[in-house]
Amino acid sequence: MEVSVLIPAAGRGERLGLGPKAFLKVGGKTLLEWALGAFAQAAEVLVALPPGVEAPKGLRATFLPGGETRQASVARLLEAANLPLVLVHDVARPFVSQDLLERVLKATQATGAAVPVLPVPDTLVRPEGEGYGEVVSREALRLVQTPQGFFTALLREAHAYARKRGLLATDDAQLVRALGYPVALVPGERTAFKVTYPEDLALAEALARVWNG
Ligand SMILES: Nc1ccn([C@@H]2O[C@H](COP(=O)(O)OP(=O)(O)OP(=O)(O)O)[C@@H](O)[C@H]2O)c(=O)n1
Ligand SMILES: C[C@](O)(CO)[C@H](O)COP(=O)(O)O
Repeated sequence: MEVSVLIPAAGRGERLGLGPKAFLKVGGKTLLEWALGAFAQAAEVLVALPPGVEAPKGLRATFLPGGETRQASVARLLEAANLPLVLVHDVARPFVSQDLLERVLKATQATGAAVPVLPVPDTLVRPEGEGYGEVVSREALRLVQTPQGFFTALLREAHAYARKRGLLATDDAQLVRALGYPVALVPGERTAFKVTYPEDLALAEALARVWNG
């Protein structure tokens, strides 16, 4: 796979409360090992770790110090990428199927920018103080996942634009859109959830027992 995989793994894992998530074990493997396993066919893998954290030995990846935000960590990885396509993937999403990866890659090759999304399964409400407020139409909304794919040159331009304008985004697709380029949507997968809260770890443990990608 002629693609640079960029794995931002420099977060503090504050909502989980167990330290940096890259080294958390699920089903006997760290989240970083799960992510690397999903991209085993990639020509290049770059990982951002919290500054000062020693790179693990024996893994097929290049390790760089991350930044203060996810966006800053991705920007550092992007500078080091050597291939014309990049896939940006949260280390906190251990379960990436090969089908999902191929869908994102194919749409990226065709359009320059593609992300996986899911429909919203629950009712969405804007609270009024402590009470139930206006319901927001879930039909019009999607949940955004990773891996997100881009032409490397396009994502570099988007990050440069964001730096110049002082934009701070929670994902990379937002920056490409802010630059004025379209981002294609492909179907995501519920199993590609982000390990964010303590309950997610139990789900990940259960899924790890049956996962074969
Ligand atoms: N300065 C940062 C912040 C986040 N990330 C990465 O961005 C991804 C999504 O972030 P999230 O799930 O929020 O992880 P954390 O930032 O670690 O969690 P929290 O927000 O609860 O502290 C993770 O893979 C995380 O490691 C990063 O590389 N550099
Ligand atoms: C990139 C992302 O996973 C897409 O849903 C998400 O925006 C990361 O957000 P976080 O607050 O850094 O977890």
